[in-house]
Amino acid sequence: MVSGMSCRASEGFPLQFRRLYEYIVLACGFPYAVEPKTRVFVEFSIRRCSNFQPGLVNNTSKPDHDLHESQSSMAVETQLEYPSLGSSLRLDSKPQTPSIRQFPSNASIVLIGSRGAGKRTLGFIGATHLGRRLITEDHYFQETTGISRGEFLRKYGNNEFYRRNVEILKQMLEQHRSGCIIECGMGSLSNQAQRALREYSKTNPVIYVTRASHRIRSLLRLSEEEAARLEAADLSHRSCSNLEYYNLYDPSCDGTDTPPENGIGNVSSRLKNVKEDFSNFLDFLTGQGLIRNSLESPFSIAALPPECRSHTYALSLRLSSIPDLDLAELEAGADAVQLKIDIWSPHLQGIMAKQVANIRRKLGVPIIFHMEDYVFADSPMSVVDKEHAYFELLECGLRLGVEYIVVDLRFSSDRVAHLVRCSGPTKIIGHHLAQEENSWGWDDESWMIQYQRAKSLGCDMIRFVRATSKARDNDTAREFLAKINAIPGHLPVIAYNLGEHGRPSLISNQIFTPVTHPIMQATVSKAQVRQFLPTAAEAVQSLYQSRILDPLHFYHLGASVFYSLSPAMHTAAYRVCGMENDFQSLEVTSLGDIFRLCQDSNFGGAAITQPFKVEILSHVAAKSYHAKAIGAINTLLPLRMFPNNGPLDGSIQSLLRQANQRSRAGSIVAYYGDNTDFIGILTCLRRNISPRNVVQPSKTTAIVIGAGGMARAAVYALIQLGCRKIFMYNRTEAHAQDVASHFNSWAGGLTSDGKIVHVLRSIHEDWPAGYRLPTIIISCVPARSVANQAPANFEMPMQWLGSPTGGVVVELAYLPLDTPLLKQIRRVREETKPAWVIVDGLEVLPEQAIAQFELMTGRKAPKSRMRLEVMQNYHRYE
Ligand SMILES: O=C1C[C@@](O)(C(=O)O)C[C@@H](O)[C@@H]1O
Repeated sequence: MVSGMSCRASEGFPLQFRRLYEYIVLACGFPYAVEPKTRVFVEFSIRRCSNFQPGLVNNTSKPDHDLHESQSSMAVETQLEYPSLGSSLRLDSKPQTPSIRQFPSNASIVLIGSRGAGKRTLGFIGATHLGRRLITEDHYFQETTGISRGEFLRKYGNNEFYRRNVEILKQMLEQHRSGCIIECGMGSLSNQAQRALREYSKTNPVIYVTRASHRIRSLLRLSEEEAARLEAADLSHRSCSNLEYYNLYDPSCDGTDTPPENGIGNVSSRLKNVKEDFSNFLDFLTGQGLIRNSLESPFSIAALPPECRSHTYALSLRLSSIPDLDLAELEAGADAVQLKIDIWSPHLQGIMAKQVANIRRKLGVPIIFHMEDYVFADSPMSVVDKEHAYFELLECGLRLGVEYIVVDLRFSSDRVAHLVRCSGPTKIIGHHLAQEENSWGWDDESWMIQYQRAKSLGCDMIRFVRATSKARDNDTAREFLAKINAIPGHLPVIAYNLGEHGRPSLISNQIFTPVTHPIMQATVSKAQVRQFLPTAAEAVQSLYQSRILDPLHFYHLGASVFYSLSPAMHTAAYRVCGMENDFQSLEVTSLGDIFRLCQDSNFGGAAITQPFKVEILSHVAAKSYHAKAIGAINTLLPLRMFPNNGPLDGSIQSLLRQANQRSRAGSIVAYYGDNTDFIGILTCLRRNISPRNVVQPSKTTAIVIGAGGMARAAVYALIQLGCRKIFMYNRTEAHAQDVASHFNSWAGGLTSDGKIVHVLRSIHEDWPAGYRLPTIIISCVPARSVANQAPANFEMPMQWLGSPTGGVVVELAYLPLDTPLLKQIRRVREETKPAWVIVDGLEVLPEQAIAQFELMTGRKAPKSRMRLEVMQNYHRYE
């Protein structure tokens, strides 16, 4: 059975992978080699996935620190007001000229904003993430004039400085239209410069970077008056930008933050959260994330937008309730957050920017931006002015780069169509609400007319909501949904009834069902939470009760699995998400054992561990791009034969269809393999590599200890990171040679000598001449005896540890946690004080499990819960 499928699936793959390889190599993973010939591919856009039938990816293009503060100080700072407004509603800065926000994916990205906002740090993070050149205005000025700005000003005076500054800014923008991140300095404050930036924003993203004013003030040591002046001047940046990014305080850099203007070398070595936040923002902006994921790993939840997945939930969150909540506690089960703007303040733009950043940081899910119209209810403004104010605030949402914006279809068609035209990568959800109980039922033609109207206006999705007190309206709502879903090429539709009686329709609705959270029910005042909403876990439980989902069995399989923390992490995550699955570790001695266990029709997936990670690869019918490149899998998933599900031929489409059915039992016809070990390693490397040791392909060297499945994943993570000089040491040299030749034939083309992995024969030899000492060390050998093999007890030769800038050491073993290598690094750190950052096995383990849970279930993992589970259970083994 397996081999039959294997043959068909593998026939389908090579071409996909060849194209994919080119795409990845040239456009994404290996960013230093972007070639013009990749343009067409890279610009391919799947944002309008409107008529998605699972399996059909539509590629039509379009017609800081504050988080850490106590909740009380946040409440003061957000200055929320309810709309008791006597006068007209005015925001604290002028409305911007709406931007169309359609950019070529390689268009240079400009960062503007006040001094101290963090532009240079973000520029640096962005350039590293996207593999682009970082151009800073100061440096460019000096390169062009031969002297610094300060010197220029002293030598030539104000007027000449001003003239030259604008001239140089224009030249800098013009000469770098693509492939760069451009950081603008103070030059962007002059009128002429802002005119030039406004013009540039028609073709390129111009991001206005903001930060809490008290942070800027203390960072730059400004007086109150100076700070107020700087802030007022800074607001003018809104008018010449088309996007806005709030640089939230990152507690991971506490005590080490220095003004970024002092240069990259002084920037905190950590900034873990900022790196993640800004990289995600850029992925959304450039559209890289979705394309890459659907091609590379079709079972990853990032491979399909939530509206194309089955049963997704949107946590309903009011802006006014955020100060009373610890957002991190709301993690669990929701695929998106619906942020309802329910309050007014002249500073609303800033408040929204901060809270959007806050949600992204704490919950990491897409945001659906919804403006409540009652915000304007008490205002004496005319109807026309209210409409204007409403769309102005939606424009603010677009500027913040939220993933979805809800627009009320009561407003004029011109306005809605204009919003659609300006929406760039943001998707527009047309919203039709029937608030009156006595309004027409779901079978009335008016709903269909609204549907057609939203479609013709270019909305990406449509949402119908109806107040009801009649239980039978749930059946008609379901019928209405079925009617639309039967239209070929239909838009994704959300439809449910409001109120106590509407709950069944919330359960049967498929996309972005609004949900609440137990914490919100307990914390926030009754008026702030819609009591009739289920929690995401309750909604999922109902799917099990109504047999829409099936309880499945998951395993952790390997030769020595007694110690594993995987069952604790996965089981806790099932409970939090309302799933009825189970997960257990089982010791197996052969691949035969594995496939015997995994043929049960209720088998959901397995974490595969040593010694089977490499061996099992040739026994799966389909594998992710990563698993193939690594040559090992750690995640095994079933492929089932479902009726009406199209051919199971190994194509990306058929795998996406399978992914959308993964919580259903059914007879298994073959298996799919993926690898999340490299994700765990890559995530931890990205977090912990200091800017001083940032990967430079021509210079950085890394060493991987071991030559098993985990060592392969480590090499792959390093290649993804841009590392081109990877050394490998293993007790049995021949195994290391195998791994090296695998990667040299796969990716050797990325180096001039065709070699990306070099084998070190002995730890008694000096570090190879002509190569820098390693700044990345990854140990992938067991710290205890496995299958009668003695523990590796590996320590680095002291001469190999001589990197003057230190580096990062990743230890994958976690039993025992304090391995000989980590003990050695601690000793070295104490004695000679180079900046070695230690990442232990307990930091990597949950990261690979989080990705694995998402592959296995198709639901967003409760990350902090899984990380906590590791910490709480680890002591069992100490
Ligand atoms: O190697 C590992 C560690 C692991 O086996 C564990 O729980 O220990 C789980 C696997 O998914 C992973 O690839």
